[in-house]
Amino acid sequence: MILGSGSAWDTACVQLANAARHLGLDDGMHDLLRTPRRAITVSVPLQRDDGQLTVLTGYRVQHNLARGPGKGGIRFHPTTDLDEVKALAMWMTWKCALMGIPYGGAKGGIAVEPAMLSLPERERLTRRYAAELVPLIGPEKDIPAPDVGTDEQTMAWIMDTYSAHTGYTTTGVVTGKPLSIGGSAGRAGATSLGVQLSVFAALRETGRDPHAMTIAVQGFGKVGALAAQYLHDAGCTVVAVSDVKGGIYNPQGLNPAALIRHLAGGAETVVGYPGTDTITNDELLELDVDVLVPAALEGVITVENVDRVRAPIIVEGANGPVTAEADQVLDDRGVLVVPDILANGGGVAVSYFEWVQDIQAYFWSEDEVSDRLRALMDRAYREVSLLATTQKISMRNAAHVIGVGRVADAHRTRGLYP
Ligand SMILES: NC(=O)c1ccc[n+]([C@@H]2O[C@H](COP(=O)([O-])OP(=O)(O)OC[C@H]3O[C@@H](n4cnc5c(N)ncnc54)[C@H](O)[C@@H]3O)[C@@H](O)[C@H]2O)c1
Repeated sequence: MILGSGSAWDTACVQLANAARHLGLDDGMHDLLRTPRRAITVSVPLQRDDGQLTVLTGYRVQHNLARGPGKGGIRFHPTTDLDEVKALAMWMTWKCALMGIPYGGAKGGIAVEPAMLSLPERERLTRRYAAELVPLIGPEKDIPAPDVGTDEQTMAWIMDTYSAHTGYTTTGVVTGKPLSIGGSAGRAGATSLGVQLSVFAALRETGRDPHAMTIAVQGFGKVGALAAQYLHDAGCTVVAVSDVKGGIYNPQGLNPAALIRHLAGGAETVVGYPGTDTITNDELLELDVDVLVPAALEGVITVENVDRVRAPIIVEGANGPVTAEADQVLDDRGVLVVPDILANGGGVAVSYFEWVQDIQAYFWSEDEVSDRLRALMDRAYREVSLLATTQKISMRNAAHVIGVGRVADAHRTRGLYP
């Protein structure tokens, strides 16, 4: 195992290097797979509501397009930078290959705190950023989706801006859209359902009874909130959840659906929810639970805190929550880590279904979407688990070996132009 410094890009490169070594890839192919195909930085001028001009920086990285158009979310977060977007785009490449869907990997973002913007400011920012991306994106080129700090309304503005530029309505340019403009049934909960299915697959594999399991979920956003709810509904006891302001804990279990309603009713944070103790995000990661689901940001389990992480199973709702060095420690300790590119692959799987429906202009029922998602997640989990067991490697390495191997194969088969 090769170790790295802890940044998302570094972690992604270490994971690729481990897979490349396992696959016996030569240095040239390894280099080709590491280097982003395109990476652009755009200036995004925003007129604030008070008339002031603020110039923000946006990014879009198309990491690899060998298996199909780029696919990946758009993040609005103050610490977003080019290296982070490159890492997230690389993970999308392996994730799409692992899930068996015909996409390459991409990611985008703007370094901004969306909570500091009014709704009209967010709309202007999104539309200007989308306009800068028009030459790069499209249903056959690169298809954005929501990520941290963006949502289906953001996707609606991007779709509308892109359509205004092309001169006709192009629903397939983004996924994670509202249902009224070509969204898919089941997309909003897809990533979370995939996380729940991954937790249950890991519990089955290790002979544990889901009904006796305690779970902690870091991040109560689009992924974490519904993952907590689905796990609760399926019989697990969700004892702790958190958001950027802190966490809450109740050893008897929380009711995630009631907490979601509490937030929808105007509460700004989970902290202070009646009947719970307040804990920090660090304390949440170190709770004595059966399953830990990090579903916020990357790099939260590091060499600094990994020795205090007690959960025997970690299911990565977030992308890159465990640094490469911490991953090695967890692996040595026998902790079962279901890696991000598998555990949260349900989101991109249903994004793919949404794109297929948009292109065919023919829409499926929620049951059809959910059945296809379950089949896809089940196949991917079984492939990773089988490789990990037969080759005696971690689930992380196995997932990367499959994903990276498929992309390398696509390059070899296509050949190099010119
Ligand atoms: N949205 C998707 O479909 C999707 C799909 C695959 C993977 N992911 C990944 O899942 C993760 C969460 O994405 P999301 O779409 O739910 O974002 P989101 O913006 O909806 O939610 C993020 C949550 O994390 C919390 N948070 C932010 N900073 C934190 C911190 N420092 N400590 C603790 N909590 C913090 C926020 O308060 C919020 O509750 C990201 O890693 C994202 O890349 C998302």
